[in-house]
Amino acid sequence: MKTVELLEEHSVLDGVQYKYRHRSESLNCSMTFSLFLPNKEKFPEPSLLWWLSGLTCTDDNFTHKAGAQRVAARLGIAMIMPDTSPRGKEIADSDDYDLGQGAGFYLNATQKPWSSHYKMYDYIIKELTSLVREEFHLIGPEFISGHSMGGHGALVLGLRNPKRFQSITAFAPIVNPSQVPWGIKAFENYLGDNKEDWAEWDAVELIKRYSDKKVPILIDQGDTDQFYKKELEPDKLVKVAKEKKYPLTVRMQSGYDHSYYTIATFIEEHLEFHMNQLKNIKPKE
Ligand SMILES: N[C@@H](CCC(=O)N[C@@H](CSC=O)C(=O)NCC(=O)O)C(=O)O
Repeated sequence: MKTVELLEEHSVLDGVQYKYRHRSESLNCSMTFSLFLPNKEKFPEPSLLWWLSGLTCTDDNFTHKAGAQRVAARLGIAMIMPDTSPRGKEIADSDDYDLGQGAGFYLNATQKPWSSHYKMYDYIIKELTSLVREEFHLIGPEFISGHSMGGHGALVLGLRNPKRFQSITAFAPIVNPSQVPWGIKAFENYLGDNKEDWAEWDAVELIKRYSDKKVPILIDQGDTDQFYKKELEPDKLVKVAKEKKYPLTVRMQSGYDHSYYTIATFIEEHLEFHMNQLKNIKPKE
């Protein structure tokens, strides 16, 4: 039995862009997600990119604005774009753009009123993963990328699941949410006061205590990004990565801001970076 409802289907380049709705058990609400599939005959077992968007976004922002389908169609990459939080009138929210709906921070909330729905980590890592494997037979190598709050999500989900994701890339990620206004506000609300709990969802802290397989990371950060100094500061990640000899490349991009224009400019290089990692995978004996 199909567990997803098709909302949109568009031929684009050499593939198809879909939008679906389904009932999420982990979030306890109805959710939408978008999925791009490259040409099935040319790429019967495509790789899969997980794209995590930022504050205020839905699954549509990247789908409509990044222009990634052209590259994904060429390289044979399927792309899944989840929404950024649970949604609905009955679900806890705030009037602020950086808390509540549209601002799920890719974690599992433990504090009321958020804890009954805000389980974005479980939703993506368990529920949506099973769904794309079972409904769409997407069982190829996986990569993870994201922007801003979604860049934080890509780093945290990738670092917590290094056997699953071959590589991680991010645009202007929040690398140290425990120390910046967006992250402190989210973590106080979703996780409570215990800073040890915060560290589990913070890329700088995860790399400080890292002892697992080192999955390569690429970050692009625009130097005219309005959030660069106050919320992002990738140098903090560079420092801990050096100490731990973690393979991290941060590229400062002169004249680029926080918008999807920056993502559209460099997304091709991110997808190529991911595909290049597959060359390093040893075939099974
Ligand atoms: N106050 C602004 C902030 C919203 C914003 O800039 N959102 C970014 C992500 S920021 C970090 O997660 C975004 O991707 N916006 C959507 C887009 O399509 O550009 C506001 O409310 O606009």
